[in-house]
Amino acid sequence: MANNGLILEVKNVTKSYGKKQVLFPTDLSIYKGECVVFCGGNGAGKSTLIKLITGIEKPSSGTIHFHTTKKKWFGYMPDHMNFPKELSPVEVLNYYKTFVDASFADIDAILKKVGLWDVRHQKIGSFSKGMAQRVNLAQALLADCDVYIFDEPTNGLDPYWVIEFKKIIKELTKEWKTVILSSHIMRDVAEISDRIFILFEGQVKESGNLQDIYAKYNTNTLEDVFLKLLEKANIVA
Ligand SMILES: Nc1ncnc2c1ncn2[C@@H]1O[C@H](COP(=O)(O)OP(=O)(O)OP(=O)(O)O)[C@@H](O)[C@H]1O
Repeated sequence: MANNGLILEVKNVTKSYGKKQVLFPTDLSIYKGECVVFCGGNGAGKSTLIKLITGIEKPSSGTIHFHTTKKKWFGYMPDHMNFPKELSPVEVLNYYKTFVDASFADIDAILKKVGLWDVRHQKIGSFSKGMAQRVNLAQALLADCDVYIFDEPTNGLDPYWVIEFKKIIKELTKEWKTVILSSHIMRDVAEISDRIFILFEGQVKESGNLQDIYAKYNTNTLEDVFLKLLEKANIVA
């Protein structure tokens, strides 16, 4: 396989807003078919890193390169999305369809997958937070891409939909798609990840396979790893 399956390279990337540096030099190599999770507390830099990867924000230095031949490089689910309240899920997806190679059958399949089939003609303004979040998920899944990027995807989802979301991730990686996601709710995503990057104050403080990280910190929860990293940084006693 070309590039040994390398699909995304982040090289020496930094980000500052004015004088405030929010991301310190970061290198990542992400491969085909893996699920990579960016974890960390509030303000750690997860969304910043995702915005840089998606091109929404420009890095202050460094380079980001996708190795994909697909027309659309990635599907993206932002951390929140304000869809026009008057539109229905079908109308939203028909709009997105104009930008990607998707069919009406694809739209139907995705609406069923995210559990919005029965309400596909209802106005999004009448939806709960979790239902609106599933419209957001649906638009990200619409394009056929090599990479899917989800920023805090489980926000607002109830336990049933967190489980369903994990199934969707598994299906994607089984199809050799790469999934990159961020979460501060570590338990949600730990078990589906192939590799985890733990960010702290704009730096990747730990990374690797979950079991290796657990072994290193002599624990079996990511929350515990996170607390130990905080202790190391003298944030808590
Ligand atoms: N547009 C901006 N201007 C100035 N500072 C910003 C901007 N966007 C983010 N920041 C700062 O960058 C830091 C990292 O923010 P980021 O949103 O990436 O964190 P996060 O890990 O996603 O946090 P959360 O879990 O709370 O969403 C924070 O200190 C934040 O205040």
